[in-house]
Amino acid sequence: MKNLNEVVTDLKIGVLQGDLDSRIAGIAYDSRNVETDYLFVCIEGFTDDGHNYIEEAIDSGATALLVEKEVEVDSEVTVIKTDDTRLGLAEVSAAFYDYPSRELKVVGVTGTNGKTTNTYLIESILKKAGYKLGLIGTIKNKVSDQTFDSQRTTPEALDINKLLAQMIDKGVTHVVMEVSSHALDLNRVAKIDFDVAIFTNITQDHLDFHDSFSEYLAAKKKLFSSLKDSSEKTAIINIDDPHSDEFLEAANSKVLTYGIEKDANLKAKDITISPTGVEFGLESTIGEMELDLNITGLFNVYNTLSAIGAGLSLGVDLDEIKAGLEEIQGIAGRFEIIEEAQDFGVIVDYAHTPDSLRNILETAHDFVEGRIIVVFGCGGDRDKDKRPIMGQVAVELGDFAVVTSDNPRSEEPAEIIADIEVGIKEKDKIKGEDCDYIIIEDRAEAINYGIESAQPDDLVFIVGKGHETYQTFKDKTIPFDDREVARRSLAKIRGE
Ligand SMILES: CC(=O)N[C@H]1[C@@H](OP(=O)(O)OP(=O)(O)OC[C@H]2O[C@@H](n3ccc(=O)[nH]c3=O)[C@H](O)[C@@H]2O)O[C@H](CO)[C@@H](O)[C@@H]1O[C@H](C)C(=O)N[C@@H](C)C(=O)N[C@H](CCC(=O)O)C(=O)O
Ligand SMILES: Nc1ncnc2c1ncn2[C@@H]1O[C@H](COP(=O)(O)OP(=O)(O)OP(=O)(O)O)[C@@H](O)[C@H]1O
Ligand SMILES: N[C@H](CCC[C@H](N)C(=O)O)C(=O)O
Ligand SMILES: [Mg+2]
Repeated sequence: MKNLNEVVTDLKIGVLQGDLDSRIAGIAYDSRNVETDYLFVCIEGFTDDGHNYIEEAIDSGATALLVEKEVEVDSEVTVIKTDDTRLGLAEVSAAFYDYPSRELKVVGVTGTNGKTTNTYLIESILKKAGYKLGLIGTIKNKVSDQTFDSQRTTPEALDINKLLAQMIDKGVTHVVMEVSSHALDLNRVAKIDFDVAIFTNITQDHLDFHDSFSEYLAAKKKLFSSLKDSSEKTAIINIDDPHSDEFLEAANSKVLTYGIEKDANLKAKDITISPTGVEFGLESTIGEMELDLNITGLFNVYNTLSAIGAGLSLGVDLDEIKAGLEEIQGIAGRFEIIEEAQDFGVIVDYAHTPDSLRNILETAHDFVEGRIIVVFGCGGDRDKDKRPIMGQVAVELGDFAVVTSDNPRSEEPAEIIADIEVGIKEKDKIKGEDCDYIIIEDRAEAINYGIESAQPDDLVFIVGKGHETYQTFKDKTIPFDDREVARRSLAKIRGE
């Protein structure tokens, strides 16, 4: 329980009716979660408007409302108005839970690709150093040893603060979290006090949500300009990214740069990549070390460098960082090798942007002797511009593409596939010959086809869904796991 006036201290508000001297038992931004004596925060969303659910909220026990529009309600309910209730939600949530991020060391990771991977690498480093950890991200949310399903990459402000408060109760001291551009734009992390901010890279994605690439970039930069107390906080920036200058400029703190090509505070050299891992040497002002990791690809060298930067910023020494990183056996659905004693390779990966698709296919080229068969699709209700580009990349760097569905959501799968095909046809024109591909809308059948057509030494690359365990259509969500489907196909060709 808290007094209303304690949770609105940081907010620019007007009290439309009632007073702030009443107790609230909790906060909800969804009327379906309101309980007795709750503050209901009304958000005007993209598809719906929380202001339309005030009656339901009051029936469920709301005694106070935070609104951004004029509303008419029962006089016993306190009504507070602010300009932006998304920002309001961030402020009241942080205050209600006693600003938990201030009590914790918080690492935020942003960038188009590599956020989840970074959080798992950093988790391993910090665990090795003996800290109790919390993790917030795409695959799972973790409070020390407890894990919770994750609905999104970065939860709403209320849910973040609730998780952080639970972490403090469980003795957690360090938190690693993914920070999506949606979260930055929608103020989900507005009141989170980050100690370390990592920039992985920025390439095309989410142009369905952000109006332009420069708006997408501006959202990502917010994480760096929000770092306060500059001497205590560190921004860790990929110097090889074409947009690194903008992040350096935005950073309001100490900076550690990392890279492979340009001069950097943390630089990788002598890189050797194999299908199951990567070895490289670290050169830095802090010291040098050799690393032998069980994750592969040049992109994972970048992820490792930024994770090393986070470890160093939090006072972990190089030996512990090395031990933490070398313990990692892989990350679910990221370059996950499916090994059932077949004489060709099968890998499941989460590449769902043109850049990540290009990276993993280039990595595969380093060690695949046969053909690369790419099974992929693009998500519905997401950036449409990336579809033809992913189509082009798949046939440019793959030898054969099986174009299929990847969470069509409210869209028609065939229409998404047609958008991908535009890029493939474009590639035909550039190459002056027809690229090799087939369309199989049903993803399980597509995976079967890819596996059945593989010859010895080929690689079947099943990409886009990684760790996901579902496939979402207009009218239903069905259980679906690329790794299980691939294993079933392999059993089938063994005659089981
Ligand atoms: C674009 C986006 O992020 N949308 C999120 C946003 O939706 P919205 O603001 O449009 O909400 P809305 O559905 O219009 O509803 C408005 C308000 O009415 C409330 N409501 C609604 C119905 C009702 O009965 N009662 C009620 O109170 C809702 O709770 C909400 O507060 O707020 C909703 C409530 O929290 C989220 O569920 C929804 O996420 C949708 C499902 C989503 O798909 N988000 C994705 C795009 C996303 O956030 N992705 C990023 C990046 C992914 C990555 O690349 O890593 C992420 O961080 O996961
Ligand atoms: N640093 C990187 N640069 C480019 N591609 C990467 C990088 N790290 C990982 N990838 C590729 O991107 C895919 C997604 O990686 P990861 O899950 O770590 O990214 P993410 O940023 O968390 O994605 P999401 O936005 O969906 O949460 C991987 O499966 C791999 O193909
Ligand atoms: N976090 C990303 C994941 C995309 C994964 C892909 N499988 C899809 O469903 O589009 C998003 O929500 O855009
Ligand atoms: Mg992620």
